[in-house]
Amino acid sequence: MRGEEFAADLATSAGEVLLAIRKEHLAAGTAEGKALAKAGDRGAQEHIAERLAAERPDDAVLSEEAADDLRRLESERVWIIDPLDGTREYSEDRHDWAVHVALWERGSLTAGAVALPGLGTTLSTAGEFPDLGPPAEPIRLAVSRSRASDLVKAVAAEYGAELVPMGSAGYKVSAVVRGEVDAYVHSGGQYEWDSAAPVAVAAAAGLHTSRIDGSALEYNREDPYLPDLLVCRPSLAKGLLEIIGQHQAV
Ligand SMILES: Nc1ncnc2c1ncn2[C@@H]1O[C@H](COP(=O)(O)O)[C@@H](OP(=O)(O)O)[C@H]1O
Ligand SMILES: [Mg+2]
Repeated sequence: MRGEEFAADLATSAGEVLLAIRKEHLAAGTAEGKALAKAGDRGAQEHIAERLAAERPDDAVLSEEAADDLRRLESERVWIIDPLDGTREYSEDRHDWAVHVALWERGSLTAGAVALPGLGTTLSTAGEFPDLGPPAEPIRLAVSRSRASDLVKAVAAEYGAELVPMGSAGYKVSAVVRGEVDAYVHSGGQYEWDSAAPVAVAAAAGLHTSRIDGSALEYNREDPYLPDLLVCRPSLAKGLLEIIGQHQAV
């Protein structure tokens, strides 16, 4: 299997594992509190780690749910994984969560897949993407349900954008790819695994992807903290970056 096909297959199969775990917990009445979230994080991580070890044994891995093995910094191929993005939404029996599988090779993302099991689909860099037509008026801006930053709220107010709260970074980037919203602006904290696979897919779909100062997103750095992100229709990038810059300068 090529990298792109493998990424999509791996994300999809982890999504199936997660749906099965949730079904079991709901049927057994053990979905309350953090039990389901923990079981999901662990189950998806184990599934992905096992498949990577068996099918890509020579590659390094950076995963939210595993200890960081810094040999990845010397590796030419690194899988950047978030086994369950939107853990909170998953455990609340919502649909806005995702599985992220990205492949980084010698400095750039070369494959990526975002499984959206709540929608029964997986987006991948190998996929075909819909023609989105013009952005909505006012534009629709995806934001975190639980922790939208003051910067993002201020930018939305100034731009006159409609805020659309949803969980999971991967689900939000996918919402831009799918045309459910026009942009996703995030600031205040995130890690490489939250954005690598979604950004690979968004770039393959022809969307703008960058840090909120307009600089390039870089992956497989020693410190995987990557706190901000802009994914949007290309026609919106200049205006959004300008307004973000004005608010950051204050
Ligand atoms: N301020 C912050 N600091 C660290 N991580 C953040 C963050 N805001 C969002 N994230 C991460 O980004 C993902 C999407 O968050 P949100 O739904 O709030 O937009 C979540 O991933 P996980 O669910 O994998 O932990 C969350 O942990
Ligand atoms: Mg995450």
